[in-house]
Amino acid sequence: MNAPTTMTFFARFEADILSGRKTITIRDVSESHYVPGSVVQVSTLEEDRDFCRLEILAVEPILFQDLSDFHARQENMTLAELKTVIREIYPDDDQLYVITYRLVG
Ligand SMILES: CC(=O)Nc1cc[nH]c(=O)n1
Repeated sequence: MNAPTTMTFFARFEADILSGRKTITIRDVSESHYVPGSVVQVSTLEEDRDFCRLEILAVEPILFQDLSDFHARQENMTLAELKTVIREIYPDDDQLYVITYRLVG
């Protein structure tokens, strides 16, 4: 499988990503095939508007039940907020993936 070269985020996350307050994203298996060291073009899901590029630093499996305050802080949320958001996006998935990234020029 080729490494994905794009990633989408809901527009409401854009400011947190650009400011460095949000440094991870938690995805299901269908969006887990990012490759550390690769750079992806990032756009909004709603309008397909490019807004930054990210270098993928790590992709690590995580179970929903193991999400912690550490992950919540990296998402700029409380743990309760994070669990609610993840359950809204992925209602049936317990196996998830933490994708760590950094902003690149
Ligand atoms: C578009 C989309 O699925 N966005 C997501 C999903 C999970 N976490 C996140 O930061 N963004």
